[in-house]
Amino acid sequence: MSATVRPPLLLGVSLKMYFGHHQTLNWARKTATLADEHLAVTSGEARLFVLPAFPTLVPAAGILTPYGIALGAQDIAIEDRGPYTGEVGGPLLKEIGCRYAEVGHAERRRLYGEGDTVVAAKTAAALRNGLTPVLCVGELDRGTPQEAAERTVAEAARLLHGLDGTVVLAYEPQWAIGAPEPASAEHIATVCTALREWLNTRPQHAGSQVIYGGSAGPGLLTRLAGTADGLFLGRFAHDPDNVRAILDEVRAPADAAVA
Ligand SMILES: O=C(CO)COP(=O)(O)O
Repeated sequence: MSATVRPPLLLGVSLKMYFGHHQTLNWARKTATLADEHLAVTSGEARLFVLPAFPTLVPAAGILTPYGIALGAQDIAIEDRGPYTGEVGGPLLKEIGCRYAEVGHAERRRLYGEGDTVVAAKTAAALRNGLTPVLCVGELDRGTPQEAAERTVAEAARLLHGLDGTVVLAYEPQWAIGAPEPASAEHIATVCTALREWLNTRPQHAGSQVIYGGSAGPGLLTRLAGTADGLFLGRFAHDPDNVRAILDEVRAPADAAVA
């Protein structure tokens, strides 16, 4: 009789534009050591990915990938190469060892005017280049979990229309990003379950995962009780002790809940 095999929980970290060069590499070294030592990672129960700033990708890859931590970019150009000043294309990201490319983050929508057309084109660029898009979706304003689920599934369907391939759907309610607290476990569970059910109807996205981001930190994974496939961390991953605490929850969710 074979035991039920649970896919590894996916824990992503976007460093956004918080760290300098040396600070990024120091953080990467500490995170690599953690991955090397922690049973949640060495047992295969959790997988980590990190999205540092573009100039740090190559040295960070040298530090992180030997420990099984995957690397990704925080953005990707729509085009693959050519006269696009300041952009970084998928072929280069692939060449330097990226596995993921983040698209559609709320900050890029709000501050840089990226809309659905751009987000869908960047998602296509990632898939075309063999990169897994970390496609951020989520409602702008706080409402009921049911409203959020409906809106977010419709958003994912719109952005992935006509595209095939494995994706990471990062459910990030925009009102919960940069906040003191994440959305409630009930809210997250309702939306992530709806996204999962929608993905289950789309064989072209087999192997896709649904993770939650927006002020995620220690304790949340336990409260989510398996309703999301992982977390997408921002500020609360800056302290490696927090990453360790989250990995502890992967190992012993029940213990962590009563601690
Ligand atoms: O946007 C996020 C991850 O991409 C979340 O950031 P914070 O956890 O800092 O709110």
